[in-house]
Amino acid sequence: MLPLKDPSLLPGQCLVAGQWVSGTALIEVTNPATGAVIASVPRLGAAETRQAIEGAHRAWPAWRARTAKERSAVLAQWYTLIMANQDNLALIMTSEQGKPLAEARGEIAYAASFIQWFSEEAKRVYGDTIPAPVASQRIVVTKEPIGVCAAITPWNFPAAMITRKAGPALAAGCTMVVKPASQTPLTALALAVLAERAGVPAGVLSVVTGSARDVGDELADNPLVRKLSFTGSTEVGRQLMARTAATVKKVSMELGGNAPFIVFDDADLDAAVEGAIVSKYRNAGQTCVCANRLYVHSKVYDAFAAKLASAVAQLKVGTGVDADVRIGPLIDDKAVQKVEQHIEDAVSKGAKVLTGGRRHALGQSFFEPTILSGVTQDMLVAREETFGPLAPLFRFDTEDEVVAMANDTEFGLASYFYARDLGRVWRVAERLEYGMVGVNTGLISNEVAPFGGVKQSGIGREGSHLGMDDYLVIKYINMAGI
Ligand SMILES: NC(=O)C1=CN([C@@H]2O[C@H](COP(=O)(O)OP(=O)(O)OC[C@H]3O[C@@H](n4cnc5c(N)ncnc54)[C@H](OP(=O)(O)O)[C@@H]3O)[C@@H](O)[C@H]2O)C=CC1
Ligand SMILES: O=C(O)[C@H](O)CS(=O)(=O)O
Repeated sequence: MLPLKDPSLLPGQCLVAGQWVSGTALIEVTNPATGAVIASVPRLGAAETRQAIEGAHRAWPAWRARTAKERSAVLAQWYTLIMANQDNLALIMTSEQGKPLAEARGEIAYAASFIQWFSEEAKRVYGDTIPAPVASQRIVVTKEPIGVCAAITPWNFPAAMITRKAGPALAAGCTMVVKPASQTPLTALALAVLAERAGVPAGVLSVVTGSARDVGDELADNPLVRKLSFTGSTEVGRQLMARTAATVKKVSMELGGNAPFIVFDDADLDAAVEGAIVSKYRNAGQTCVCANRLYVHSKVYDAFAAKLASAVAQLKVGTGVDADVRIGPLIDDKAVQKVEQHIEDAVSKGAKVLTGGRRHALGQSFFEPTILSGVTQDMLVAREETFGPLAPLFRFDTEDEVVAMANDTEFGLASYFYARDLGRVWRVAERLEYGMVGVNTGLISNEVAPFGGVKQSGIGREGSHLGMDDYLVIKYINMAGI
């Protein structure tokens, strides 16, 4: 058992239609830093998922009938409780996901910020009045909650990926059933404990742990579910889009990325190195908006590579609860194998290891933060998302050349570049085919801006005032005979 101040944050049960339920079968949760089993959660299936969906359907009328101000107050209380339990929640997260405690604390605050933001947005769902073409008519347009929603979330941000969905859903007057990743269910269940304490009514929010197929298929198939929001790999996103088509569900897809990080010859190199460290090595590189390809102008390539290698050498690798650790373990050995595959492929085609390049002496799924030089577009690392602490450096000479290379991917989530010429900043920001562009920064994630991708990185936007739209439907009312 984890040394929590509040052990009740580890219920060991799922919240299904307002009831805490156990399971005969269990999913063991392991600490990726040690391999030790730290807890277990129910392995629920289609039947319990159906109960959660039906409970959400029953709870919807009363929840949508609450005033926006009342829903806002409940979310505000949930935010307060999440922040009051930040340390406990961070320890739970680091124990099941591996990220350094400082990053986990940061994610809890980031996750809470979505609840706070949407407690405010709840009160700003506005409609329209439209001048009618007929004198005896009046036209009104309202926005209404879409209904029962499903969320399927990944292991890399076990808190924020849930609140980025549950926040707008509940604010809009919807109800939600969440299926968290099987590797990181504890954070999700702790958030459910706090939601119940905050006054989220029975059935409005359920968290169901279990196999992706059993739980996920029911969420995708059940006609009572009107909206499905998914964050995870593009491959699974495709499957879910196809499967939800049968019941014409509204979908939001936050999928994979392949972010370019471009350093022009007029860049502030120290700032670019700082941005590369943040963008590449946050969460040990297991972030969909991580820099996946670093393009460096030939004139500054050697200087940037040397500065980056020096900074990377300072990054302490270790268990997330240890002081000053910057790089924790990867989520599992499969993740390590993908990093190794990308390195082996690149080196076999001529790339060189500047630093790192192999499993860390700590064992388990720890990996040395790595930089490759001499990387080219024909290497796997240019086309696939590494999802690990690997920074591949590519050379370029012209703006047109690097924009073409940066856009040469089916992904379009995040992109970054460092430059100071104003004309270049505008030209490149406009030409990059991505949902998000960081200019002279490696960290663009916050609750106020629309997060999301284009091309095969996804559909829809999370966060910002636009984040409510994915949980609303538009109704047009024509009142005649006036
Ligand atoms: N765009 C974005 O914001 C983000 C994108 N990602 C992307 O996700 C990937 C890494 O995360 P990862 O968790 O491995 O992604 P996965 O797509 O494997 O899993 C994500 C979630 O989907 C569930 N799932 C898996 N298969 C199915 C299925 N057939 N039907 C229903 N649910 C399913 C998983 O359940 P279970 O755990 O039980 O297998 C998990 O809860 C990377 O590609 C990363 O880029 C990740 C985070 C954010
Ligand atoms: O899961 C992810 O990669 C997150 O979307 C990254 S972020 O929102 O923390 O940038």
